[in-house]
Amino acid sequence: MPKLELLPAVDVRDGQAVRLVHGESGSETSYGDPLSAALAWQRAGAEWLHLVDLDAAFGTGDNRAQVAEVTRSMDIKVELSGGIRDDASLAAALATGCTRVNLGTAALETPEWVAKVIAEHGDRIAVGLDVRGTTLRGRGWTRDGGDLYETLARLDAEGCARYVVTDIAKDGTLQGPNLELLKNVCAVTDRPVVASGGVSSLDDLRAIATLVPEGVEGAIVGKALYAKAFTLEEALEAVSV
Ligand SMILES: O=C(O)c1ccccc1NCC(=O)[C@H](O)[C@H](O)COP(=O)(O)O
Repeated sequence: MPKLELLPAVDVRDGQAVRLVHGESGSETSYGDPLSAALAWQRAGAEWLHLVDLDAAFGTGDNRAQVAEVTRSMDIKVELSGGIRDDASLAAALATGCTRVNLGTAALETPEWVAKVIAEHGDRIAVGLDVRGTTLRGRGWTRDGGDLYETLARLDAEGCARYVVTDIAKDGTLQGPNLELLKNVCAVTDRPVVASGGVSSLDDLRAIATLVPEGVEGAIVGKALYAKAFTLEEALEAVSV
């Protein structure tokens, strides 16, 4: 059985690495230079980086040049997220050399475009399913975007390769992941799922790792690493068996 992949997160707002609570604009704590943070995770043994342009996600500007520089500076795989909603933003994101992009709002608001780019780019496109209960949220998590399971069925039929599943109520709270949500999503799709939001401890990561046979491929870890709840080396060790 493959081991759980870990994706340390670097969320960029106004040029700084930050973490939000519940993804809410204005709730950020700053953790300094994004490139330094990303390089630190790489040095610690990360195989993936989850890199988010929060300003692009919220429509408060963007950090595209900086995010592209971070991506180009990495020797590891990068999953790029935040504000990728049209041909121009997708082309710019893919041109950074990232391994894949994560589409959020676009999957809810412009489904025809998402179906087209899934067909064109296959595995380089993941879709972020950001949920409260079973309702999806779009636009930097501020708008309702329909039913999780209906959208999942549609994206599956369109050939979506992978889902990044975030329980917004857990995100940035260090309250533990929503394992039920992950199980429920895995039960209705055969596509790999990346878990996001709420990881607080090594036990949380071990609990997510028990879902690998059900289809969970990876886990994004943000706040817990910045708050030094554990080190990335400890996290990689915890999921290595
Ligand atoms: O990923 C996005 O596009 C996004 C958009 C708007 C707000 C937040 C967004 N992502 C947040 C993340 O991906 C977090 O880094 C991740 O969920 C980690 O959460 P945690 O471990 O709870 O800090």
